[in-house]
Amino acid sequence: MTKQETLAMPVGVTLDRFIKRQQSAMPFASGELSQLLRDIALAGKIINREINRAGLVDITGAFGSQNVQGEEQQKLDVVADIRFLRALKNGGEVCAIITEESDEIIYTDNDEGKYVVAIDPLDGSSNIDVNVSIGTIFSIYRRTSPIGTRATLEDFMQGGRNQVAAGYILYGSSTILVYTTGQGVNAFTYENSLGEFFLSHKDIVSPENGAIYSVNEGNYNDFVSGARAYIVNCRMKEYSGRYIGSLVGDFHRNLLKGGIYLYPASKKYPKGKLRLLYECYPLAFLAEQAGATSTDGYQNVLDIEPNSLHQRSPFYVGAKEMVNELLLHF
Ligand SMILES: O=P(O)(O)OC[C@H]1O[C@](O)(COP(=O)(O)O)[C@@H](O)[C@@H]1O
Ligand SMILES: [Mg+2]
Ligand SMILES: [Mg+2]
Repeated sequence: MTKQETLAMPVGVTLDRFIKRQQSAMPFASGELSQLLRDIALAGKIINREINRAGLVDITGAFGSQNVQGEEQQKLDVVADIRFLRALKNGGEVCAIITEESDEIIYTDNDEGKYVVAIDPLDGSSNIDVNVSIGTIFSIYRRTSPIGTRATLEDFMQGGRNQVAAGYILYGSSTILVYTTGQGVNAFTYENSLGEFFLSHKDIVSPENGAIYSVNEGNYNDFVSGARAYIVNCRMKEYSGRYIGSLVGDFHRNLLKGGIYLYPASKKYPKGKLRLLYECYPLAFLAEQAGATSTDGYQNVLDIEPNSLHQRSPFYVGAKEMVNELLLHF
């Protein structure tokens, strides 16, 4: 679909209709990816409802177990995980899934599925109980293993540039689904009363430069020197410090307004904190599609070689000129 055709698309078109039109513009599309995106949107609607009423029902607080990262799981982490796994399993297009909340690959018992999905069911877990924006992040690959066989680790080790789609859902003052299939970035706002996502931001282009930096300055002393030097530069230039503590929320603001998000390597996280397959790759793909960029300090995040399911990476993502300025310090 050309930019002109996308721009001609009236704001307010439903997600479903937009997906249909995008599909008809892709000659070889057979509809499975479209259906998979709808399945993710459906699970997002259910999680949106759970989040909105979280304080009224007993789904706040810790779940009482740890995930593979050694992090305390929140009840909503587990609820979101269950809901997305169920939607992806029931959909029929997915043969295997990895999620932040499970150590190993989850097989869907549908070896005919063409796609594998990497997902962060609930991003910004530390903000769940305090009513601050949280999100979901997803990344989709077409499998490389033969259809009809069990998916393999290699299906998930294809690298950031082989994602066929990626996106996030931001549960904030409004709920918004943002995704790309490699033809630009579009955002859909959820209309609660109609139960529908409507196109609200079409063909998002991120500003080349910005004056917002998002980093947990409390860890400043622990950060690698290049990051510390860049943060000093931001202070000198009197950029605005904005840090929600939910990657999706900080990324979304900076995508629209121009800014940079930093989660450097540190003594606590020598390889960075964020997970390559279901946090860094998908947001790096979206950034690239919107004219922004990302790095780990040495290479574009999309070019980092994957080697394990829950691999971590330093992550710097945002306006092109700000990321280039950061790289001067590495
Ligand atoms: O509390 P910190 O160390 O600043 O980390 C906050 C970052 O960690 C995260 O919460 C990690 O994601 P999860 O909540 O999915 O584990 C990001 O959303 C956020 O940007
Ligand atoms: Mg996360
Ligand atoms: Mg998470």
